[in-house]
Amino acid sequence: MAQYARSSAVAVIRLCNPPLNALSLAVLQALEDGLKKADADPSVKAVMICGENRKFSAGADIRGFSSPKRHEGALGPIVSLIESSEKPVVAAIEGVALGGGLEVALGCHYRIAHVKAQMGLPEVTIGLLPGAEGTQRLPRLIGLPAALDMITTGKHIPATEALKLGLVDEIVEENTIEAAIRLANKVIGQPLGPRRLSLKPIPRLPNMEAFLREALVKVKKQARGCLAPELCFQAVRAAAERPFAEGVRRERELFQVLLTSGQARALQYAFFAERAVRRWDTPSGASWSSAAPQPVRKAAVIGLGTMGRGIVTSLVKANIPLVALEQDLEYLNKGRKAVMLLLEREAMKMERGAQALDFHNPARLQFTVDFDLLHDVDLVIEAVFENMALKKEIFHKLSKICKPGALLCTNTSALNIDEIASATSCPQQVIGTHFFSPAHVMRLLEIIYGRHTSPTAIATAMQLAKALKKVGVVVGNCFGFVGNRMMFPYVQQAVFLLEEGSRPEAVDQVLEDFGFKLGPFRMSDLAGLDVGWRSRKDQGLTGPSLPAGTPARQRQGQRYSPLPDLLCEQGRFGQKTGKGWYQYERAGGRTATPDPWLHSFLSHYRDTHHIKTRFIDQEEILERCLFSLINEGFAILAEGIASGPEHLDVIYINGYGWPKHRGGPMFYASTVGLPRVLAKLQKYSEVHPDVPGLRPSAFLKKLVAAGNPPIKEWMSYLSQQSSKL
Ligand SMILES: CC(C)(COP(=O)(O)OP(=O)(O)OC[C@H]1O[C@@H](n2cnc3c(N)ncnc32)[C@H](O)[C@@H]1OP(=O)(O)O)[C@@H](O)C(=O)NCCC(=O)NCCSC(=O)C[C@@H](O)CCCCCCCCCCCCC(=O)O
Repeated sequence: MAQYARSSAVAVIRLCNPPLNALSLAVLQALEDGLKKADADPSVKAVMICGENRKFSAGADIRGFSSPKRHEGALGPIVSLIESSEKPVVAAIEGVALGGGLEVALGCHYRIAHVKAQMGLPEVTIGLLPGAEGTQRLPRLIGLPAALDMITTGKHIPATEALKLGLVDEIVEENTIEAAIRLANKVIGQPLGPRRLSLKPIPRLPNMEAFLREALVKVKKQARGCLAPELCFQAVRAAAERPFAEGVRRERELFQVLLTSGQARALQYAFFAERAVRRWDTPSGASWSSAAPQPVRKAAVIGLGTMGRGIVTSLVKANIPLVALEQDLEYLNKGRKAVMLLLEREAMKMERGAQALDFHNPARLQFTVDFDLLHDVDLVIEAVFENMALKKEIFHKLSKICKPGALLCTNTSALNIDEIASATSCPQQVIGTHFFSPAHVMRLLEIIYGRHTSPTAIATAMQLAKALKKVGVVVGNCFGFVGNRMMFPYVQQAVFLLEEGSRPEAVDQVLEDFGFKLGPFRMSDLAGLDVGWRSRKDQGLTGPSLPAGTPARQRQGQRYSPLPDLLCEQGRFGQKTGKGWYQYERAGGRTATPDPWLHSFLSHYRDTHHIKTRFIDQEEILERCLFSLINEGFAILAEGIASGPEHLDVIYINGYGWPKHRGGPMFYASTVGLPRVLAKLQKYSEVHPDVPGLRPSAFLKKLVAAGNPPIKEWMSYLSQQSSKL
């Protein structure tokens, strides 16, 4: 848990808890024992603390926070013990020093870091604050603005930046441990008072009050209902306003508040869920543990529309040589210009700029209209618009041109992967890769395997997600896959609520107050209403193929709202046309304002269809939208389309703006309590018997009948036979 050794006069304490030396109670005990041993040994003149496997420490063991053991106060006193040592203590930071790991280093009198090390206090991202005196020591070391930024955002900073900020004393490119031992020997006998951060004053700012006031406004705005950033702020403010010991007391109080909060539980669940989905498996027995990915040395993207451009940008950023293909020169030139603009912008954000991206080099990024240039690529991502016939034609071509074994990916948000694969002679190499817009920004990559997709293809797509710094989630093939399939009933309820008397801004407000980045109507306006319209026309739900005499508000005996179709018929496609569910300052504008035209259109519509309007309260808006989405999630789990609730939650957090501090829709359902979710769905379903999305799923009922088991046990209630795959 921590090894104690000697290098002549220097005692070496090595934190030891693979893979990342998380600080468990056992590690802390061993650290404390090591410090006391070094203190008691007169031949020891200095101490060096480092971590096993070239990692300092990723902080407190997060799994421990859900145990009933008392851990508050377990680390802070040890950090104080380090600082008060009469022998100089040097931290040798390799790999990561995060959270409690960095707090240990802040207790040391000197910090030396490897040039590739990363440091940070990311507690805020798991719903906590640095609870081992880090909120009090960091501002004393690097000043209030930089400390507040690091603590309220949780960002990791590279060693080079840490050096500039004064967070470390030195960075080295070679052996950090040897350099730290050299430093420890050098500083033996030097006064330690000036190196004890708890004794240092906070560097004053010309207008501290104004700075704190403005900083709080910014923190609150970015937090969007998440508690931790504001409490982090309060702890840092205590450092600015109170003596060290009082600041520490305040930090402990605030840490306790967060530790016992539902938000911390949700964020920690989300942390582990994101890691759990990397260990993918399928109902047929393929899994991450037995499938190996193929190398992707060269890739291609077909289609340079909005999605294709983002995908190209992502691949270039991941340093993957690439061919970008369009159907003709006009589209190619338009696409090339847009891609170059995106890449220029991305390069500006990067430390080493365009040089690092190298996108002007045709050997790394080649634009073409010639399919034959795809003969030697390892992977193709087709990103043309959602049209089955077109996609099949392209895949047919690809299976002839591409080399044997090349992975053929389709970027589709709903189309059947098996049907696309049927156009090829290699269905085992065909896989869905559903990117989210903007594709170079959004973290989610939904990876959809078809009936014949090979485990190697899935492993390669997952490896690609990692290379693109995205979260890959493997799911089965069904209409809308996981994300959009759950979204359909949610959006449907939102529209039904308008029919019944609500307004877009009222519905959006409720869901944005819940924590969504955008409510359903603002989101539809951003995505473009024409996308869904085209899909509904293809499905025969509206447009010329709709049989004459079909009732306006019914399809196949189920309730249907033609409202979105009517808006599209008016040319109201959302932001791109300047009008949708809202009005905008111009076509392409971003500022949504409630539209009186739409309000009177809704009144007229209700009159035409003799719909009695009523006041709909916030609770009903929230429950009907969210519980119908969650209900679909239970159906997806029961069908074996996803292997666990974490998959659904990771998809919603990373692709649909679900507030992370609520843990994802399925985790949220577990916190509301499944009996309540079921009772509400039953109630709404009785009122709206023609809406299948409100009819409780059999799996939900089963879990309630089983006594509302914890989320980690849900999947054990599904029998193997219930999977359709
Ligand atoms: C560090 C990373 C950026 C690395 O990312 P990478 O992608 O390379 O690797 P993975 O993320 O896949 O990680 C590999 C593996 O390790 C697990 N893991 C990582 N960090 C932790 C951790 N801190 N605790 C537990 N497990 C961790 C990860 O889950 C993977 O395993 P899996 O099986 O799931 O695949 C990245 O990992 C990262 O960002 N890590 C989290 C960093 C972080 O948030 N640190 C802050 C932690 S909170 C903290 O430090 C609070 C402190 O301020 C003070 C608290 C005071 C109280 C102290 C009490 C301590 C004792 C509590 C424990 C009691 C339990 C007991 O002993 O009984």
